[in-house]
Amino acid sequence: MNTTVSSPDGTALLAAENSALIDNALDLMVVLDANGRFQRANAASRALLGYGPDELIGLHYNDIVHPDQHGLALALEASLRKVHPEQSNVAVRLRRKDGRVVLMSLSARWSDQHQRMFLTARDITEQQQARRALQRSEAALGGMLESIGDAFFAVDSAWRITYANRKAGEFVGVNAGTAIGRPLLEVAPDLEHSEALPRYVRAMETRQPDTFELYWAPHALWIEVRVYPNDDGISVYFHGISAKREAEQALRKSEQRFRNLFNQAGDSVMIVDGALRIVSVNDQACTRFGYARDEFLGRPVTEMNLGMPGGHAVLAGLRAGQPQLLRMDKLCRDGSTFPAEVQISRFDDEGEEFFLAVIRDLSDREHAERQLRESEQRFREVIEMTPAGYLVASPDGALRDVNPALCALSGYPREMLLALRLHELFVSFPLATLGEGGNGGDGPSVVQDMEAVLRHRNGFHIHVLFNGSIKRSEDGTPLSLTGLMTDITGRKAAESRLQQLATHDTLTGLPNRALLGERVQQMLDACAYGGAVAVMFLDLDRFKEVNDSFGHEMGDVLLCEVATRLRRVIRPTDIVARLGGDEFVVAGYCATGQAAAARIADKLLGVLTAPITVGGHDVIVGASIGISMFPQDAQTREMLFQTADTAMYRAKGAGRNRYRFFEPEMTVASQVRMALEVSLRPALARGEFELHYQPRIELAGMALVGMEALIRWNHPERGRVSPQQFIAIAEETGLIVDIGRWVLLEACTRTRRLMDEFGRPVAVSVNVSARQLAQPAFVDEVRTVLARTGLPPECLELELTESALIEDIEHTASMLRELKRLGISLAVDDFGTGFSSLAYLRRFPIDVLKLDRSFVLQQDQDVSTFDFIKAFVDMAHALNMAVVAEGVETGEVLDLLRAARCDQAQGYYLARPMTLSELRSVIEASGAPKAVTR
Ligand SMILES: Nc1nc2c(ncn2[C@@H]2O[C@@H]3COP(=O)(O)O[C@H]4[C@@H](O)[C@H](n5cnc6c(=O)[nH]c(N)nc65)O[C@@H]4COP(=O)(O)O[C@H]3[C@H]2O)c(=O)[nH]1
Repeated sequence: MNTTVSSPDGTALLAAENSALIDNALDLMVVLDANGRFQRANAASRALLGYGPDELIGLHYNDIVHPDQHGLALALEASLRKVHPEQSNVAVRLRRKDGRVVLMSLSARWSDQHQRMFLTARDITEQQQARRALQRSEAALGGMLESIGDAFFAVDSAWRITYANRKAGEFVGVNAGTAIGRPLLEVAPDLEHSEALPRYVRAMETRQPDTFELYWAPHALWIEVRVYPNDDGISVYFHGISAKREAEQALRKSEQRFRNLFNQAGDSVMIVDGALRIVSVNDQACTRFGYARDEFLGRPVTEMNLGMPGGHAVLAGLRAGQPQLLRMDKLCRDGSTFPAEVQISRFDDEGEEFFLAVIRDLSDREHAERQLRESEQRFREVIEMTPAGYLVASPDGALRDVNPALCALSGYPREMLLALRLHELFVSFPLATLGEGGNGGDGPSVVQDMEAVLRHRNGFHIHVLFNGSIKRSEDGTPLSLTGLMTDITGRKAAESRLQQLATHDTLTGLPNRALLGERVQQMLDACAYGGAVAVMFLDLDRFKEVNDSFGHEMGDVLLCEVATRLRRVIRPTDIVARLGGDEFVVAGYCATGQAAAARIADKLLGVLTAPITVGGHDVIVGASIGISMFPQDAQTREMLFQTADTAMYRAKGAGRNRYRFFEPEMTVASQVRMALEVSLRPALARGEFELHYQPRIELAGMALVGMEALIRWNHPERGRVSPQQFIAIAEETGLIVDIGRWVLLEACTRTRRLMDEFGRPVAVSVNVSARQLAQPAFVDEVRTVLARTGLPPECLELELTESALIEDIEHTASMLRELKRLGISLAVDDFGTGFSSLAYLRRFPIDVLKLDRSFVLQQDQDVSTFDFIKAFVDMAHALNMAVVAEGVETGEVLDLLRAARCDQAQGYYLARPMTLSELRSVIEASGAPKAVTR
């Protein structure tokens, strides 16, 4: 700028200095006149505007103001002149002389006094450009920080947030914009207790960046945090890595699984690299080949003598993408070999080539296959040799395989059998087509002990026992039937025979007790809603006599004839059974109750009272029948039998050849009988028995000749029980043997004492039951008693019943002979009630016949009775036997007996049975009794 020195004094110097300063100034300095034209300019104008100071003089400011800013310039001028005479830092774009536009910051002052405008201007083009660039950069950075996936925040050294992007805000639940300037812990209080804070502090203090992973509990997620220190604080980036961690964990597990699989695989596994060096082997490979892992690793597989395939063809195939499956023998370290199946495949890993070989040891499989072959061979041999028929059939029943035994069993050659179907081979075969055995999965798979009937080629039937199995697919559809069968035709016949034997009486062929029970039960079941059934127990009255008289064979003939007759009488719906011995049972429906039953019973008795010819003799066997009716008498089968049995005994007791219906009182009687039986057992040991004696009188001289010992039972509760009530029970139970032994000893002992007391012989007669007589030692017992008591044998008479005599005639006869040899006397009791005839008695050494009371106990005089007794006595005498009449109750009878020359008598008319002391008085009064004589 040109300066004018106005005076040589200090003022001029100052002006010179100012002028120099102005010219040296870097800013543009100009003075404009009131019209806006340049009056002066400093040297900086050249650099800033391209105009020298002189060139500007006279120019209007709008000559250098950018045309776009002329308005601004005018407004500025106006404002300076009228409003604010001083204004600074107004940015205005100017056009340089060379046309370039520059931005200038103007400071202006209007001086009214001088009517001048003083301007300074500084080029701020670059500054403006730099600021713009900075703004752009900041905008770009902010955008970037917002758009990056990471959350980001920065704090200054005072831990105040200087920046936070949206993600960071969201992370702690605040608006990122509002967080700026606030303390970090105020915005994110959860940080205080997290592991992150100490690391931020350390990064701040050490100025060292840090990266770490952190579990952010408030959000339950893993984050990765990167911390960068900067000039004033730290910047923190973080982002969620839960998915990554999960993926890593999954990968780790998967790798672990793979490693486990690899190591625990049943097969040997080797991984070989492209140079055929072993890079990995599993445990099984080490174990199988006998090498340690280290010995494998790194060594070329071709060098190790393992028998591994390494040929070019194999490699070429693998490299062409074809996995190889090879069958070869492998070599182990110890020199042993094993057959193996080797599967090799190729794979790339990060550009490197590898081969994976899976070596399956086939030793076990081959061994198993060999065993299977051998087993199949053995099976075939067994099937060929087995005596059981063997077949395999397809689901449609077609035979697929058979063995020679089946050919033999069926009579067909193999080829013919293989052309048959099950339903053609078998008459009945439950599984003729397997579909019928259940097509679904619920059909049987095992056929056990199934009976079937096979049709022989010649037409006859063979029973077989079939055992087999049905092979099924997974959904249960039958695939085949395999089975073995054995011929059970013989067994079936035996079974049916056994069944017959088990249910029928062998002699008569009638149903036995078991089948009777079954059939009666069926009858009762059929009557569940009405109807009646009669059960009749039938006992032949004279079977025993026939049996004993004519022998067992004739007895059997009689029983068969009885069976035939009974069968003939009954209806087909009825049943007749034999229980054993001479006991039969008839059971039948009786719609009209007792009346119908009575008609049946009459018919039964009718056919049994008609003579039966046995061994050339006509025999009338007769029967006693007990009838029980369902439902009125008994509701169960057992009770029906029991009540019918009871009624039958009653019928027998009532005089035979009759029937009796059951009556409830009969049960009472049988219950009494049972009670007696129970108390009879201990009676002997308890000393409840005593003997009474009934005197026997000789009719010729009416003198006492002896007495009959009669047992009495003094029952502790029932008082005196009659022998008629308990002797039969004692016989049935066998107690009679012991009781009889006691009676014999007691009678002999007492009689011997009486003899000693009165000094004369006393005869005693003792009853002996059939059971006693059947004892082999009976004779010895009598001998011993006589010896022990000292009773003379001739003073003892044994009374035997007719039935006892005919039990076993041969044995009885020889025993009686032995008894006779002892010197004792033998009498037949109750003569006339049984079947025996005098002629028949001649076979036994009998001394006395005791005529039953039913013959002599007559109320009316009857000539024919006398004649009968007379004839009987005469005949007995002719056979050398004495006759003793029993049960003489009246003088008339006594007279009759005496007239008939009967030898002796006893009875209430003469004397009742009495105690020993009473007997003593009688003996004493009677004088010397004679010995019992014939
Ligand atoms: N109505 C009537 N009865 C008369 C008369 N005179 C005697 N009696 C009875 O007739 C039965 C005669 O004996 P039994 O025929 O041997 O018949 C005996 C005998 O078979 C048996 N018995 C008695 N004691 C024994 C014994 O010690 N052993 C054996 N095995 N049986 C005995 O018991 C049966 C009955 O004996 P008891 O009741 O003592 O009955 C006795 C006797 O008391 C009379 O005038 N009228």
